[in-house]
This record gives sequence, C-alpha cells and structure tokens, in this order.
Amino acid sequence: MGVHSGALKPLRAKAGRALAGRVRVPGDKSISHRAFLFGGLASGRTRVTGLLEGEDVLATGRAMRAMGARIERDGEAFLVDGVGNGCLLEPAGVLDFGNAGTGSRLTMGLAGTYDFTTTYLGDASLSARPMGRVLDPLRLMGTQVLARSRDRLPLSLRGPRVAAPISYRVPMASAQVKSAVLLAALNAPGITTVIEPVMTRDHTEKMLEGFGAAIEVEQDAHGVRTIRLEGQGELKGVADFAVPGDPSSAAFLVVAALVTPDSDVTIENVLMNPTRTGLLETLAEMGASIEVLNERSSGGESVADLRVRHSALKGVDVPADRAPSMIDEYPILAVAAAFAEGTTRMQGLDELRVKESDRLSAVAAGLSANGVEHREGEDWLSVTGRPDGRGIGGGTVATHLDHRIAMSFLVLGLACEAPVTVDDATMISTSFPEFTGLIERLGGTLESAEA
Ligand SMILES: O=C(O)C1=C[C@@H](OP(=O)(O)O)[C@@H](O)[C@H](O)C1
Ligand SMILES: C=C(OP(=O)(O)O)C(=O)O
Repeated sequence: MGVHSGALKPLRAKAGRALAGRVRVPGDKSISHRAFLFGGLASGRTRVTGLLEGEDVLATGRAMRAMGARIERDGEAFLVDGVGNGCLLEPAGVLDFGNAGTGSRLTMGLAGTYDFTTTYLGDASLSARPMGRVLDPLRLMGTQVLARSRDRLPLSLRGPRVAAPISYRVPMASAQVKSAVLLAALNAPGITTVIEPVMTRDHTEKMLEGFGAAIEVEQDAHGVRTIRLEGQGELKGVADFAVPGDPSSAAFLVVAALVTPDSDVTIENVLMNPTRTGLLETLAEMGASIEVLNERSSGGESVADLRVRHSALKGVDVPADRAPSMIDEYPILAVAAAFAEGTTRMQGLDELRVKESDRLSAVAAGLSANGVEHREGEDWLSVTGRPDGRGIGGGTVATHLDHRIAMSFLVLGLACEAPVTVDDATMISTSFPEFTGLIERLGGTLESAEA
C-alpha cells in the first residue's frame, strides 16, 4: 500500500522570520535505492549508513526482501545480506512500489530477465507513468511483458531461460532507463553495451564498479558515453557504504534561504556529484550567495556543506543541455525565479511531463494560483519574478501526488505576501520525510490547513 491510503493533509506556509541555523538533509534517494538493490544482490554483507528512510526507498527494500535479501536495522545503519548475483528468488507476492519511478523501473531491470515471474504495482501517479522505456530493452533481452493497459502498471514480467546481451542506445536522457538495462545485463551472459548520448546521473556505474562488477565507461569527444558490462560475474557486498546527503532535497532549503529576507542557513553533507549540481550552477548565475565549504570525499563521491544567505536574484536563461543535471529541481527553480528581478527561461523540459505529475503543467498551475507571471510551452517555462514577493501568494496548489510540487510551493509561501496552501503534504514522505520538521527548525512557519 502506498502512502496515499489515508486522507489528504493540506498544509499552509506563510512568511515570518528569517531562516537560520545548520541542518543535515537525509540521504540521497537515488543512491539509497541502489544501496538496497546492489546490497541485496551482491554476495556477503553491505552495511549502509545515511540511508534515506523515505517511502520510495523502503518499497525497494521490501522488494529486495521478497526476492531473498535480508535487510535489518542495526542502530543508525542497515545491514543488507545479499543473495549473490544470479540468485534472486521468485517473490511470493506482488511488488508494490507506491509512488516510486526509480524503485519500480530499476527493479524491473534487475529481476525482469530472471526465469520467473514478477508483478509490479504502484499508486495512481506511478500507474500513469510510461514504462515502455524500460520494457522495450527488456523485450530485446527476451522478457515477456503482461500488462492490462499497454506499458503501464500494474504489469508482470517473465524472463527467458537465458537472457540475451544487447547493445542499447538510450532514446531519452534517463538514468532510470540506463540503470534498468545495466541491471538486466548483470543476469545476461557476455557483454551488454549501453550508449548514452547525453550524460545523466552516474550512480549506477560508480556503484556497480564499487560492488565489483566488470564495467567499463568510455566518453567520446561529443560527450557520448559507451558503457560495457560483462554479465553473470560476481558482485561483492561493500563493508561500509555511506550514502551522502540528497542535493535534490537540499534544493528546497537552499531556495527557502535565498528567498526569505535575512536568512543564513548551512546545509551539511550535500552530494556534489557534477551530474546533480545543475541547480547550484543556475542559482549562482542568478546571483545567489551560496558558499561551498569543507568539500571532501565520502564513499567515492564528493560532498560539501552549503552556506546560503538571502540574496537578490536576477532572471537567467537556463540552457536545455543543463536539464539532466537538475531534472528534479525545476519546480523549486521556478519558485526561486518567482522572486527574481526579470524573467527566467527554462528549456529542454520535455521529461518533466512524465514525472510523478506532469510537472510542467503542475508548476504552471501553481504559479497561476498564486499570481506569479509565467508562460508555459510544450517543453519550456518562463517565469517573471517579484523580488520582494509583494502581490503574490494566496493560492491553493494541486499537488497531484507529487512530493516536489508540494515542497516547492510551500517554499513559495515562506516568502511571498500572502500564505500558500498545498492540497496535500502526505507525499512529501516519499523522498523527504524530515522536510516540515527542518523548515520549522530553521524558523519557517507551516500550519495545517485542514478544514
Ligand atoms: O536514476 C534515478 O535515480 C533517477 C533518475 C531521474 O529520472 P529519469 O531517469 O526518468 O530522468 C530522476 O528524475 C529520478 O528522481 C531519479
Ligand atoms: C522523479 C522522481 O522520482 P521517481 O522517478 O523515482 O518517482 C523525483 O523524485 O523527483
């Protein structure tokens, strides 16, 4: 059952004090999913610290347990005892991924080439999202797909006796598709090749290498990456795996501090992998005061503390080729743009239409509800700001089961003239259960808006 089995919980944010203090965001969602997937597949034990205990990640943990992994809590850590590559067990029941695109798509890759049946279920949001993007390469590897409605959940997969290694060019910028093919390749004999024309987050490649897979990555002069993975090799648990803080969660606190007058906030231990820092780059161009402090290496990734102070922002053009490195950050960038002098133009946003909601139209509707000047195109958005937040706010935003829409518009409400209400805040726990507590600890005002 997803988080959305209960009643809606409307929440309201209003302007008040400056935000101040030091906080730590929870673990990165992408890396946490992969820690359960790779730890649960590898032979031996992986001890995971800093894991995000969001609903999405917990669903991946349950799926791995259903396929034979042992996952136990040990104080602050999780101990994951894996089955060994090639040795997943057929799950007895359906695998319910709730709201999680990453969990469901990567697990389809991981288990879809096994000679057994797996059945995938999701909430209303996930059941509306396209799955053909992972089912197409799986079909090429020999997997049969059974779905009531074409390439949507709920669906079942049945793998072949022996999966075929393939060469696959990822047709859209998607780390989930790249990862699903690489995970499927672990169970195929020989070498599978994935060609990635535009680089997306590289956590799967890095972690596969860390867990001992035979993987090679080459990049040509145009940035096209060729990833080769030899299947059916051994994967070994990682004694200590530390998950860095999630930059996509930090983004809400960064923008909250930038737009709330007199704020001064430090966010500790944020992942600085360059495939994830597009928002920071854009905000710097807008004139944001963000100091990157104490940059260090943790578990093969670079992390840093971010000191963010209230700043006068100006509108900028955000190029389409930056989209992969900030794909989940456009809703909160639109909020930063609502406080910037001039117009911010964002391009290359086609993938936003197939997230937890159609994020382009959900953001545009939320801006409309709060009187923020903007224009929406097929794959672009422009937002014209009001630097002091005067004359904006006062609306109620439809979140469409989308955590990032809920958090973004609550941040809007922290700094505009009239309070902003979101129709439901329960989905926030899919990726950032600590969000409301951290905003309040920093001095922000959130209140229940239940009738
Ligand atoms: O691989 C991942 O962990 C993710 C990839 C991205 O999705 P796409 O691959 O659909 O772009 C991103 O939006 C999602 O939040 C996490
Ligand atoms: C798109 C997202 O996640 P997923 O695809 O895993 O549901 C997100 O967290 O913004």
